[in-house]
Amino acid sequence: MFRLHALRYRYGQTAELRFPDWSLQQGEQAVLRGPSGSGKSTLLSLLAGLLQPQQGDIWLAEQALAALPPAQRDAWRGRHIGFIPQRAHLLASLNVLENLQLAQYLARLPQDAAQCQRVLASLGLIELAGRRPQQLSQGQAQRVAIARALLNHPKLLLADEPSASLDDANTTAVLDLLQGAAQQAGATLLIASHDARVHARFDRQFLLEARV
Ligand SMILES: Nc1ncnc2c1ncn2[C@@H]1O[C@H](COP(=O)(O)OP(=O)(O)OP(=O)(O)O)[C@@H](O)[C@H]1O
Repeated sequence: MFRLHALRYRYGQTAELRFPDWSLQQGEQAVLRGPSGSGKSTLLSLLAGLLQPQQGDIWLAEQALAALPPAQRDAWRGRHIGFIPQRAHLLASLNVLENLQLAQYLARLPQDAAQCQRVLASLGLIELAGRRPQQLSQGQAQRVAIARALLNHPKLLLADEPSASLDDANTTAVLDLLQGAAQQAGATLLIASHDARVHARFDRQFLLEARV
């Protein structure tokens, strides 16, 4: 599903981040590990096409990401990638359903309230549809972010520290949801995490070294 080759990234004048060559097949699930500052979030942003590497290549579904002009890269991301950021970033003035519709609009997908409701229902979240973000617990907001990431039937699901600041019960529930939804959709799943509770659930582990 994706392949990394000789990938490097540098923010401004800071030391270079070097990523090992690595690949995941369609439908595989893996965790991205490494100490703080080793580049986990950076690698997710590179995979999502939000950052452009100075060196090396990323192939996503046999498409070389760097070969796409920016507008096509954005469209590709909207069509094929589901990104679950560490914080849900839901718009406070909109309810959950409207937040999902906004995500459809931003991804240039047809705005389809029924489809948003179907995704919420499939994840057991339909009772949250009318709630505002401030009426959600952190675990619920994280589940809504997962629903939002599934709207475009992504080939690749990327999640950044989905268990950060969740208790054990919520961590289990969020990971069950994420892994179950990815499996059902046949999507590839990569989770960046330094949480041992998350590591324990994955056979495939991608390790980044501390930056020197
Ligand atoms: N916008 C930025 N400008 C400059 N340096 C940055 C920027 N974003 C990240 N970095 C640096 O790049 C390195 C990798 O950061 P990144 O957030 O990818 O690591 P991480 O493994 O996800 O860390 P954590 O586990 O703490 O979230 C760090 O040294 C960080 O300080």
